[in-house]
Amino acid sequence: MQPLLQIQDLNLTVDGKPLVTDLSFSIAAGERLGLIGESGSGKSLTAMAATGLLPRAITATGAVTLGGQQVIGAPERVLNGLRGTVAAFVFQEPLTALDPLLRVAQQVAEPLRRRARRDGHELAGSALQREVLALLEQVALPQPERIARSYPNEISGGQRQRVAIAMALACQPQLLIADEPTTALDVTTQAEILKLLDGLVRERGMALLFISHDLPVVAEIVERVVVMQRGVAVETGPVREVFGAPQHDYTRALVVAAKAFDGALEGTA
Ligand SMILES: Nc1ncnc2c1ncn2[C@@H]1O[C@H](COP(=O)(O)OP(=O)(O)OP(=O)(O)O)[C@@H](O)[C@H]1O
Repeated sequence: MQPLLQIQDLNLTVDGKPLVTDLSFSIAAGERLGLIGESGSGKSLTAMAATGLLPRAITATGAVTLGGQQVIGAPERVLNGLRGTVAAFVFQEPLTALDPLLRVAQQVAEPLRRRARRDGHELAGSALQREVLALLEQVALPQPERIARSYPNEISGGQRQRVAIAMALACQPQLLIADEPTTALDVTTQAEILKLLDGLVRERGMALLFISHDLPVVAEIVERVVVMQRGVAVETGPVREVFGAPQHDYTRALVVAAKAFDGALEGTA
């Protein structure tokens, strides 16, 4: 069976300068893959290339297939059909996904309405309202009625990220792309959001592309990892193997740093 996302020999450049070089990996339906690497290693650009969202200045070569559709060079009409239906994003900063001038209910309603239309029926009025509240409950938001009436600046950062996750889920995508979804949050909220994402992805059998520079976070949520350094995949494989017996110096350094952090925490306990 063809993978849900297949990236083959992807090269990304800006003014001839390489940003991502000869990158290949794939994600099967229902599989959870982590893309890990230091800041600037090309993780976000790779996710953008996967969905045809690359900035204009960046040139892409190679093959990217999402849901059986070639992405590089595809017309916007085709790409719009893939976004939401096949893949949806959760970004680091929830305000990226949210319009500050619209109440939460209106924002969550939009992808729900679009999905209903895609499935051949109209969703409006009280039926739509019920679905909005049901979705807010699924992402474990307290007092969903109040949150639904609120503007983004009236709720907390963690609650905003839950709303952004609800909006991504509203489309019922086959692949969820989460780009550093917990980085902007405090440690307790990070853990809660991670647990929520983990549960939702498993429950729904969704595939996940999880981007992070944080090794322990990635190890908790994915089955397989691709380790990137300066635009190159230096190591790839099942989480346990890659982190248990890292082959590349960079991966080794990541593992040592994570263990040192754990050790420091134990020392303070
Ligand atoms: N629009 C752009 N024009 C030119 N260069 C860019 C553009 N966007 C990103 N880059 C460069 O491409 C490289 C990879 O960026 P990318 O955002 O993919 O890194 P990342 O691994 O996701 O980093 P972070 O963890 O900090 O988000 C960086 O050197 C960045 O400066």
